[in-house]
Amino acid sequence: MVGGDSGRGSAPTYVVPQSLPKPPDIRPHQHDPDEVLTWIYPTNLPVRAYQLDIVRRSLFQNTLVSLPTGLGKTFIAAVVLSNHLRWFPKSRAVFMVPTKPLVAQQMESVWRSVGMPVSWTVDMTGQMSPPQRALAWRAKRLVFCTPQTFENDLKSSTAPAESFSLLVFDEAHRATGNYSYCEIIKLLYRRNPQFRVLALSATPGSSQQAVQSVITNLLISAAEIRSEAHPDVAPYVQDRKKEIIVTKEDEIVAAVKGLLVKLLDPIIARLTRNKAFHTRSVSESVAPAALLQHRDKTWRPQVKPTLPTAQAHAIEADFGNAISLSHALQNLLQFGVGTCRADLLRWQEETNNSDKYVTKARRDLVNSADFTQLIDNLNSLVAQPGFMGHPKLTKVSQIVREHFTTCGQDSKVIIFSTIRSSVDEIVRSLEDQQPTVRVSVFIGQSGSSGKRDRMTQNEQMKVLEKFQAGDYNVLVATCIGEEGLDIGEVDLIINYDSQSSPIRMTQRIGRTGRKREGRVVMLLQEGKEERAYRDSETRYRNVQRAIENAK
Ligand SMILES: Nc1ncnc2c1ncn2[C@@H]1O[C@H](COP(=O)(O)OP(=O)(O)OP(=O)(O)O)[C@@H](O)[C@H]1O
Repeated sequence: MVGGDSGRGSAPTYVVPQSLPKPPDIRPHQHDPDEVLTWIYPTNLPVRAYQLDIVRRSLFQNTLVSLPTGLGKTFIAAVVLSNHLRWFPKSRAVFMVPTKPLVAQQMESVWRSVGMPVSWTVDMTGQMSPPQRALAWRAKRLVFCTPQTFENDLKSSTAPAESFSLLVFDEAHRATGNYSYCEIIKLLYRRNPQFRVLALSATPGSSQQAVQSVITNLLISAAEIRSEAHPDVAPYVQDRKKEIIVTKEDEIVAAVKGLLVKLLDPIIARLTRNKAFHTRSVSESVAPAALLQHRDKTWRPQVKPTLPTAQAHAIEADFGNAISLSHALQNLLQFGVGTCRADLLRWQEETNNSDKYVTKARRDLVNSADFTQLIDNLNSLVAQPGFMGHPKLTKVSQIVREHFTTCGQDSKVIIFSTIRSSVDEIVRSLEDQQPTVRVSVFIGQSGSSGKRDRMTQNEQMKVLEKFQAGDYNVLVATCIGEEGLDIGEVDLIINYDSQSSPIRMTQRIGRTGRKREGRVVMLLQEGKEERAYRDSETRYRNVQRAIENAK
């Protein structure tokens, strides 16, 4: 519950702050006097009591709906949308989805769920020009788009602000800070405070404060939060078998690490000598984040201004080199030799062939004998036939082989990795299993080094269609595939890396166990990654319990 219902036991209370506008009253939108007498609940899918209850509430209150992944939040939205558009025949609704490739999926899901007239709806993420969008906003009653599109069109008055009576925010946990979801509420409230809000998320926040921000930012007045254990939803939760595999550093990774540490050691030693950084651990354990934070929060504001210019420049250059090297080292340990090599080659390319300003210290390092030897070694390693470059890659290959042998080629697998170059390495590790394994990458629209590094929206949609149709049976995805993909036959998720954000891990895992039971394999590198994962799991479990019990 949300609002004034305070103080039973020690359960925390979410509040709708008095300083913010009250949840809007939508009655000023012109209603159809006959239609408003009833609301319709479709029976084309089996009626589930929790969906029915949540729909009833969401029709009349601004509601945050949090159900585990795959339990039909989109269906709830579809029912609320169809009733709402019947009741208010002159008004419009917007269904916002953060990732472009999912916009079309959600539109089709709404069509399927409630038989909404196709002519009422439009998917606004294609390459529509502003004049085409202006026409579509006026001609259609329900627009599916990314929040950025809606925000821009509200700002330019391309979207008719006064006509919106219902906003659906998918993956509503994003409604924090100055994310578009928050801006949209502010923009719209100024011009048309009469709208209903429906916010959907399987992971409303990783802390109570985060959930409270979503509630506050989206003007929520009712929260429907049910975890997998909740008696209403438990019967519908598919089993997900979760396995954790911890990999140990192998000889090749250890050898490359040695060469990187040889470059990093003298720089860390110089930073320490110059009193710019202290560490009690060996340089291989220094995290890039620790260096970055110390440089930006302590050294730059407090120490740098007191130093002669030349010395300050030299220390800046050392920080820059140390951060890059420790980053490459971290990627080596967590992702493998190929990813580390990609980092170093990019760095070499930027230093020698780009117009960007490069310090002398960076140039000296990249042209040093040790650096050149490292690159030569990496090049000859990756040229070896069947080279893997990390025990995790060997595991992925083995798990995928066993999976298709046991489950058959119609089964589907998604492998997640945060880093773009690691996605390529994973694809490479599966090459020898063609044609049983038909693999595609699934990555976002922005990339750091040219076209090969990104996919257009059309390419993303085609990959999803082919995966759905079975032309591909393995997707190797970056974060773009983490939220919302609804493909029933995904039987196995492999998390190649562990993300410190438990929300992202929950979303990744939620891509399986949707229509039937699923399996999740977590690959963790012994040491830092394993520790970080176990800590964040425990914290998240406790917080989720508190969130669900909150009143
Ligand atoms: N009452 C129901 N009976 C049977 N199947 C249902 C029911 N409601 C929804 N489904 C199906 O369950 C699947 C998952 O639904 P949906 O995509 O809405 O889940 P979700 O809660 O939005 O998941 P996510 O959090 O991962 O986005 C869909 O294929 C949908 O058709």
